[in-house]
Amino acid sequence: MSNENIVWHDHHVTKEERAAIKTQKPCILWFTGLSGSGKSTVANAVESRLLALKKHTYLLDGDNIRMGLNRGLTFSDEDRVENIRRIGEVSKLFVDAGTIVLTAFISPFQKERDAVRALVEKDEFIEIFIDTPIAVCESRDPKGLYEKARKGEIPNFTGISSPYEAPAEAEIHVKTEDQTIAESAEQVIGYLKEKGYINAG
Ligand SMILES: Nc1ncnc2c1ncn2[C@@H]1O[C@H](COP(=O)(O)OS(=O)(=O)O)[C@@H](OP(=O)(O)O)[C@H]1O
Ligand SMILES: Nc1ncnc2c1ncn2[C@@H]1O[C@H](COP(=O)(O)OP(=O)(O)O)[C@@H](O)[C@H]1O
Repeated sequence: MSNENIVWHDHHVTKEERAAIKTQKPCILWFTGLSGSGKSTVANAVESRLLALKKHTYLLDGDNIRMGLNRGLTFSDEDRVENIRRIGEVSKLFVDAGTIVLTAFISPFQKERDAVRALVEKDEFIEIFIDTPIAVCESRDPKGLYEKARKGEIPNFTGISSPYEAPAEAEIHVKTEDQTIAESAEQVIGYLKEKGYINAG
């Protein structure tokens, strides 16, 4: 389909003005890691901390988005790429709205994570590697998916029959096997304060 008759409209109210009344610097907190690594758990804990600090947030979470916006996408490499592309575009809109967006998707490919990074301004994308060894994820198995995948009941399961590319240079590296959920959340909040996304007070 041609885009030749579509014209970009500039808005009167800017991202900076929207962010300013929220007293925060908008960004994407991009959590990546294996299933069961703790992306969702830590992202929820961070969002609760931010809410307590009166910050404006929105959490986009894997399973929920696949039930709505991305319903019908499978776990083939091609569909995972499209999944992340759409989430990147939605995240960009939230950043434009002045929001601190938290995303919790496996997002197994570095190329797609880099593509989302390239969608927004420098410093608006914060990659958070939830680095939990697969053995620990498998022992947690909160949804019983590893058990099913080992039995061959789930094709293309990340870490077993589908690849996961660990981030080479994530801004934040969280090791959930060595720290509590609260400590991991504090690690992220500390980063946001130190870099001026939220006020340190
Ligand atoms: N084949 C396969 N591989 C990995 N994960 C699977 C699969 N099938 C279903 N699930 C469930 O889907 C959740 C991952 O969805 P995502 O959208 O985050 O995946 S991806 O970023 O497109 O790779 C994932 O959620 P999390 O456990 O929260 O990561 C699983 O619950
Ligand atoms: N230190 C920890 N950090 C994060 N999650 C932990 C930790 N210890 C145990 N867990 C448990 O591990 C599971 C992680 O699941 P979840 O957050 O859904 O992972 P993901 O979103 O990456 O699939 C949860 O049941 C959580 O309670």
